[in-house]
Amino acid sequence: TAEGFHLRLLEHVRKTVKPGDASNMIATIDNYCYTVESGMNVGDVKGKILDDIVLETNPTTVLELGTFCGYSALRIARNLPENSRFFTVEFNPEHAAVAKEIIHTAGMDDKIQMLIGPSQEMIPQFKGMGVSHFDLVFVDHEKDLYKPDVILLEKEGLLKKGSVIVADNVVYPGSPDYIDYVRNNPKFKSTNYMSELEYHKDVVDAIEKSIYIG
Ligand SMILES: O=c1[nH]cnc2c(O)c(F)c(-c3ccc(F)cc3)c(-c3ccc(F)cc3)c12
Ligand SMILES: [Mg+2]
Repeated sequence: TAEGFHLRLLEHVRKTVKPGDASNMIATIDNYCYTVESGMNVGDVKGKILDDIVLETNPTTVLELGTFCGYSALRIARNLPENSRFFTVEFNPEHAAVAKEIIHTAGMDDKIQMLIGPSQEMIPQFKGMGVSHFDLVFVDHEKDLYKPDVILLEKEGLLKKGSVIVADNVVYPGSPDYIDYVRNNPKFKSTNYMSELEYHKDVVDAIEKSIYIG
């Protein structure tokens, strides 16, 4: 069952990866998901779209909502400039524990700061941690939290003119209230990138990029 995916993935990673190599870790996770069982990582196809948006944005302060096993955290961290700050939030402690080990094994501890707890409680703490705003936010957690969390980010003053919100799964499983909100809000300029569900060529999914114009 998908229930213990994160533990089975960790076992596989421990036996196969080359430590200290984030790209090898990413490839190992993708290979496991294509050949053994698929997990809810953003994957290689949508991951490439995420990579391109990160490289185009060149962000110095980044937030990820939904760490899961750390796959997208590695994809993002791999493309960040030296002096950047990257926070990833995970509410499930079992998933966070696996992500911590995967990030450590990939040698990316010093690039990624993981916070464990509900996003609604973590977001209000960033100002107190010296974060003025986020240049890029990757939203990839519970679909029903996309809209409230983006609203909270704005309320907390953590979005600045030009801040980029990248949302996964806007088609499958979908986050209709988020899409409706962000596309009909004059403060955002949104672009849809049609793609496919991770590890499932035959299922449509999409990434939505929304630039905050304030
Ligand atoms: O929960 C998620 N967070 C982030 N990204 C996700 C993602 O990229 C996914 F593709 C799925 C997904 C949904 C349906 C499915 F058939 C396969 C995978 C989920 C998800 C959603 C609800 C669930 F009950 C179980 C998994 C997530
Ligand atoms: Mg996702």
